[in-house]
This record gives sequence, structure tokens and C-alpha cells, in this order.
Amino acid sequence: MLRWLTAGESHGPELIAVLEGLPAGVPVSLDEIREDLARRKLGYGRGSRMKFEQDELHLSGGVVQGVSIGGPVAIRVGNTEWPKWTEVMNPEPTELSEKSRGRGAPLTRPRPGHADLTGMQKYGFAEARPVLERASARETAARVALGAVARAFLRELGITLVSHTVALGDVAVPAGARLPRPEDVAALDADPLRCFDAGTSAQMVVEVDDTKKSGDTVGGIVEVLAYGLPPGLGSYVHWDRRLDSRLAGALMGIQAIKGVEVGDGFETTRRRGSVAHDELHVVDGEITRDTGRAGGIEGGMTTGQILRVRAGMKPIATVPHALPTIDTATGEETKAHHQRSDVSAVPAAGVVAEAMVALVLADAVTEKFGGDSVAETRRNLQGYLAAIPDQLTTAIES
Ligand SMILES: Cc1cc2nc3c(=O)[nH]c(=O)nc-3n(C[C@H](O)[C@H](O)[C@H](O)COP(=O)(O)O)c2cc1C
Ligand SMILES: C=C(O[C@@H]1CC(C(=O)O)=C[C@@H](OP(=O)(O)O)[C@H]1O)C(=O)O
Repeated sequence: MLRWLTAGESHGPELIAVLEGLPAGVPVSLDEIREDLARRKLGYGRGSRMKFEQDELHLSGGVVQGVSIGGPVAIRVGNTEWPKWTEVMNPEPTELSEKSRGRGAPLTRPRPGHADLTGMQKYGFAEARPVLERASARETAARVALGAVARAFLRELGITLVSHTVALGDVAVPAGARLPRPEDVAALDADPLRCFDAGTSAQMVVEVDDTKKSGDTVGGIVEVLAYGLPPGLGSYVHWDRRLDSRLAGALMGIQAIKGVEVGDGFETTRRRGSVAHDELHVVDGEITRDTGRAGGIEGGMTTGQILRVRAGMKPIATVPHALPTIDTATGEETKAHHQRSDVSAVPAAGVVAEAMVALVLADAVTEKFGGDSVAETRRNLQGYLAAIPDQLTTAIES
């Protein structure tokens, strides 16, 4: 079993992340985690903070000489915005000096669509600062760092992940377009929207520009693919063992994600059963499926096909052309608070979604194959595959 937790606020000193249950012997590279943190900042449409904030990475436990040793992996990601917030966000009671008064002014104009108002009601705050500090997707930097470690573990077992943007507002990648493969990741990261179709990406750039010009924000859809998965991760025997349920929960747990699809998802509901599933045939003595409509999951278990899941992100709630709200200090109608925000963070959400899928898959792998070292996990995986009778053998798509 893998467990993970994050702590820290958007303008606090740092984010903290812990991953417990990782077997020993996984190569963990600081550079690789840094690269992933940098990928999370990519994407046309992100706000100014992405340009000046650095993610200061520290590995504080669980890795020695570049290899996991079986103990909890502890990661710190420093917020370089912190020096401006040392008074307002100080853990000890601190009198605000003149320079911090503006920054520390009570936020009493909650943004519709953000956590502000309900967070104030629920936790008993008179203003939204303590709410937005933790609700903020700054926290996703910690998850991406953990996801990079989970991905390194999966790679040792021949499992690789890819994420990409498939829609931004109304602009979508055409149906039937080729799926990006692991060797396409560099090209994806070089694209301003992390979109694999150059023509669609160019239209998405225009969509971001138009949205920005009109003082608005825009959402979209990201897709995560996993190659090289063995059949049988997850289970049908109980709802909370179903891999699709666990993936959906993990993806919905990302800020601003409002919908999840597995495989063809809602499109499947519009089809007749005869064209909705992935038929079984025998080719060269091996069971094969010609289509991937189910997204590589049947009965809550991986089938050995490419795993394909999608997450839909709503438009950013901090709309520059601010939305009507109530000033909770006066009870009067006013406009929501706004300083800066992303126009779109859809490409970044793809990188976060990839991290969450990596964590869920790594958890499912440790559950099925166990192992205190990655060598043991690999042996158990190989033994399991070898024990599947020939007449039940399917190809693993990698
Ligand atoms: C990568 C990423 C960046 C985000 N950036 C912003 C932002 O700049 N402004 C904003 O209002 N919301 C942003 N959000 C979304 C909010 O964090 C989210 O809407 C808020 O926490 C409320 O949660 P909910 O939308 O799931 O209800 C971002 C989300 C992600 C995943
Ligand atoms: C800091 C990050 O994203 C932030 C997520 C976010 C929100 O409300 O979720 C609001 C913005 O923060 P600020 O209001 O300070 O500019 C984003 O910049 C990040 O992703 O590293």
C-alpha cells in the first residue's frame, strides 16, 4: 500500500509532501522531479506568478545516493514568494508593518466558484485569506513532486505515462487522432498547450488570447495514458477496490476538475452495445482487442491495454472581469476580489493529472505485487504473468 499526504499554503514558506510505502531500490533523481515541477508551470495562459516563482526542491528523507531505501520519501518545495508574506502568513502572531498592510487586508469579497465563501462559513473565518491559501492549486506542486517518484517506480516495471491537452473551451482535438506515446513527451512539452495536434494547438492559442482580451477565463479537458500495464490491477470484488473508482477520485481531487471519463466515457452511453465494447479475437495464438473504447479497464481492473482517462477542468474562478458577489463585511453587493490569475491552467492540470494517475497506479501495483524492494516487486509481477495460462494470455500494450 502507498500513502501520501501534502501540507502547506500558497504563500507559506514551503509545501511538504510525504510518500509512504515505496519499495527500496527505486532510482529517484532530483533533476527529474525538478523537470516535472517545471512541466507543471508550462502552458500558454498561466498567470504572472508562474514566471517569477521558482520551485525550490529539497529531498528530506527516504532517498540515499539517488535510490529509495524503503522509508517514507519526504519532499519540500519552497515558495519563493514567501519573503513578501513573512508577516501576513507568519505561524506566530505578528503585527503587520506598513509594507504588509495591503497584502494582509481582509478579503471579504468571496469569488463565486472558488472555496472562499463556504470555507469561511465552514471553518469560522471572517475573511477568505486562510481559505484560499490552502484551497489554492499551488498545492499541486507537492503532488507533482510525489507523482515523479511514483512514475520512477512504475518505469522500473515497464509502465510509462503520458498526459496531453485534448480540449480548451470549444476547441478540441479531432476524434480518432493518434494518441501520443512515451517518446512524444518532449514534443508535447514543447507545445504551448501540451496538445499533440499542431493545428488544434494553434487554435487553442487563439482561444486563450481571445479569452484574455475579454477579461475572462477558459477551461478544458486533459487526458492521461499509461502504457505497459499488466492485466489485473484493481478489482471488481468491492467498489473501493475498483481502479476506475480510485482513478476518478484522485482526478476529481484536483482543484477545478469537474468531470472524469474512463476510455470513451460519456460517448459510450450514446452507442449501442454492439459498437460500445472491445471485442476479443485471437491473433497469433494471443487474445487481442482491436479497439480501446473501455480505456483499458474492465470490471475495475486493467486489461493490459493502454489506460486512457480524461479530466475536465472548469474555467478559473478568479475571472478578471470580476463576478458579482457580496461584501461579507457590509452585506452589500459588489464585485469579487481579483489581483491576478491564470486565464487557463489546463496544460498544468494535465501534468497534475498524470501525477495523480501515477500515484494511484503505483499504489495498485504495490497492492497486487507487494515487494519491499523493486526487484522483489518485479519478480512477483513476472511470476504472475508467467502463471497466466496460454489460452488466457493477452498482449500488454506498451
Ligand atoms: C494548475 C491549476 C491552477 C489554478 N490556478 C487558478 C488561478 O490562478 N485562479 C483561480 O481562481 N483558480 C485556479 N485554479 C482552480 C482553483 O484552485 C479551484 O477552482 C478552487 O480551489 C476551488 O475548487 P473547485 O474548483 O474544485 O471547486 C487552478 C487549478 C489548477 C489545477
Ligand atoms: C501558485 C500557483 O497557482 C496558483 C493557483 C491559484 C488558485 O487559486 O488555485 C491562484 C493563483 O495564485 P495567486 O493568486 O497567488 O497568483 C495561481 O498562481 C501554482 O500553481 O504554483
